[in-house]
Amino acid sequence: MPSSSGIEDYDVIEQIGSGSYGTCSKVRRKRDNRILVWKEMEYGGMTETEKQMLVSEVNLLRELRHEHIVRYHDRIIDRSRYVLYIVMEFCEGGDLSSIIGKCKRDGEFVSEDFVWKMCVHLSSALQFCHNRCIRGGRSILHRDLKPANIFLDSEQNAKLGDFGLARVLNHDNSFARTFVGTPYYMSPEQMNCMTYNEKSDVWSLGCLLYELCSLRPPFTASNQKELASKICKGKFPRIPHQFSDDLNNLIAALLRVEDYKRPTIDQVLDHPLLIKNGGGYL
Ligand SMILES: CN(C)CCCNS(=O)(=O)c1cccc(Nc2nc(OCC3CCCCC3)c3[nH]cnc3n2)c1
Repeated sequence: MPSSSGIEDYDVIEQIGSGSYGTCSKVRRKRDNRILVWKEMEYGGMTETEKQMLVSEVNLLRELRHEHIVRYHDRIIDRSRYVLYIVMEFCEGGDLSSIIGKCKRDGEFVSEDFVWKMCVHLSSALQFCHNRCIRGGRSILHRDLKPANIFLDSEQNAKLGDFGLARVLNHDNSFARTFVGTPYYMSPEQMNCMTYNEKSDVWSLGCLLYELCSLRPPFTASNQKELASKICKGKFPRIPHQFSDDLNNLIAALLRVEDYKRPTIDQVLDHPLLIKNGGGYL
């Protein structure tokens, strides 16, 4: 039985940032000098039920082995400080939110080819999760697809990150706790208090690809009531004209208000526009 790791097995290099779960640091594993990250989560204030949820979410992370999902490596429990460390793959390219912010600052757009690449990679990751039920597991919904949860490796391959952490942290699932910040990517069915389903992840993918092109979400508002109204109407400006009609039309298909009119993630990956423009990344 391999001995479990401890924080003494790692050197902390620097803190990278913080998310809804706590802080994220770049670390070096002493036994092989491998560069990884760990995310610290304080569990001292959690109920037994919430701790059980955390355990099951972390066990789920161990099973998510896919080239476009951030790889889980280890977990360390510091019982003296009630802190859980989740050790994961380090993504040298940073997160998409930072890339979008840089484009806005520099007055630039990402390339169309990069958007198609992101579309193929993220659709592949979602397909792996949505179709887990076929492989004898249970279907997993990301529930928190957004630029800050998408990371890039050194070759600009997309890695879907922070699975489940959002759900664990929003353990009471109340609207107020569910979304820290403005729910720009919330789907019409969620706005209507209906069940979050696979098509809700497809909607979020559409919002993310739209924002990657336009450097702003498809639906913006000065308050949540106005935002809900715009999302449920489903009207949004075309992506900037340097992007093709093919890309605009695919994103529009993902952003259909009625979830049954949106493609499944399998249909996205089989979509003629994706095969024509992003086939090289399939
Ligand atoms: C080419 N350059 C411009 C890129 C600069 C790139 N700078 S950088 O300093 O290394 C850098 C910057 C940010 C991220 C990463 N890599 C990373 N970050 C994670 O979470 C941190 C994130 C920080 C913001 C809030 C949400 C969580 C991860 N979680 C799993 N794996 C992860 N890998 C690297």
